[in-house]
Amino acid sequence: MSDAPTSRSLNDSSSTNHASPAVTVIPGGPVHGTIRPPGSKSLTNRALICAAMAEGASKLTGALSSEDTEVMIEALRAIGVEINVTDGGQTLLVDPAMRARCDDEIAELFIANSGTSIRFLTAALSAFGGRYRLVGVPRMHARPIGDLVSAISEVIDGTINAESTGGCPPVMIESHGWSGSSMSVAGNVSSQFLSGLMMAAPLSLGSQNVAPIELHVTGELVSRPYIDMTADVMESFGGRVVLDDLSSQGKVVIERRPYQGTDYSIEPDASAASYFWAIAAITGGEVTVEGLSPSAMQGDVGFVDVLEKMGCVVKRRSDSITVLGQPLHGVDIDMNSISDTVQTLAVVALFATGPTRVRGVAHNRFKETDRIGDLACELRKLGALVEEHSDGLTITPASDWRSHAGATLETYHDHRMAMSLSLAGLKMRNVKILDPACTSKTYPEFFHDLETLIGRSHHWAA
Ligand SMILES: O=C(O)C1=C[C@@H](OP(=O)(O)O)[C@@H](O)[C@H](O)C1
Ligand SMILES: C=C(OP(=O)(O)O)C(=O)O
Repeated sequence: MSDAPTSRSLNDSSSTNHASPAVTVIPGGPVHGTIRPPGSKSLTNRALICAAMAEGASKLTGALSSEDTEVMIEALRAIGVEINVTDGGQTLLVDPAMRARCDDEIAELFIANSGTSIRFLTAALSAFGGRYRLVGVPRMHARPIGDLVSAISEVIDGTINAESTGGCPPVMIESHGWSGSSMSVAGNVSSQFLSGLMMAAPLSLGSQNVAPIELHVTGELVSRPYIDMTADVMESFGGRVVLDDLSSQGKVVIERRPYQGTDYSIEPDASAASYFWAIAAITGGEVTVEGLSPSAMQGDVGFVDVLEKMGCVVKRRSDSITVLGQPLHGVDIDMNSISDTVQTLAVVALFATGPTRVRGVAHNRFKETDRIGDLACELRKLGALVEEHSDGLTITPASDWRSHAGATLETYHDHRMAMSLSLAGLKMRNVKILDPACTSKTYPEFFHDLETLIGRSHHWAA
């Protein structure tokens, strides 16, 4: 792989990107390799909630160690849950024996910009009871949570309030648990609201009412695979969930029964895997991701189906998926169910013949950044013609990308901007990524693993 792409630096060769203001990936030839990404953020944070609220201890293996899981762990420790972190953060021993409501002092919980953490904890703590204020970084205070607060307001014995304009965090909770057993929740902004309420339902045991909790979904439900994931994790911890026709404003019925501690194994992160499958597509190489298969719990494994539609060859096995890059053509694709891979696809689209239309992802505007408008801005710096739509974007690659001078790209504190846009450097020269450390949200070692996969010693650009 003497002509393999790599990233370059003028200063240290540390294996972390915390010190570097920028990274440049240098173009090269086809990339061939195998990789196992770190544990799934979504599964880790679900398992932490269920384990923390269970009867009995749990052992979580294959867990993710990143900012999003660290803020979840610290919040659960604040209510007395003992969480012993070993094996570099991949093994979590959770003992809820000393768990206790924060009834006296208001517990201030810092959530950074972790959507799963703040949505799941808002629901769980409102059902569990106590006094909590959940705060984040400025962007978190502009990410919507009002629909979740409204749903909880229908059942809470106490008060809950989203303090920022437009129903955004900080969230203030003063609760004696849930007294009601039925609520409506909107599904069109984020599936995390429904997921959070589902996982919280068994915690409302304190109320006299032991009837099952009914969650009525209003509007279109986005990111549906995450709801199936939530039900699956809940049942692994002894929960009982019925999903009733969610395709048309259905409902979810959850039995009020305590979670039971258990040993729980977490699969690698499929959203992270998308970057490595994309490397094969972009460079015409062959990349295998281990630990994931078409039967994985994460919907984002479906990203390989999109690459297949663009012309790639995909080999699906019981414990790995391989992508072989082939000449690419643009596609028209609804990515509502795999919205975290839109940025990955957008970069692959830069090297396809013909335009790519991404639809069904209006909700991507509310994530770590506006993942339609800001993404379009950075793609245009790479010469692409990009049309923005209310629900997505159309990307027409530059015909002369091979002679493009390159660009310095903003990442907006969005880990997925940094990880996806860096892949453009595999084919285009002088693509510099600012603030690479922002990958620490879900993948602190991304650029180290990228270097390892593309085969050169590790360097960083000044
Ligand atoms: O439930 C989850 O674990 C997630 C749901 C998705 O959010 P939306 O439902 O807002 O699309 C996704 O973007 C996020 O990374 C993780
Ligand atoms: C949107 C994301 O995460 P969250 O909503 O949990 O902040 C993400 O990881 O792309």
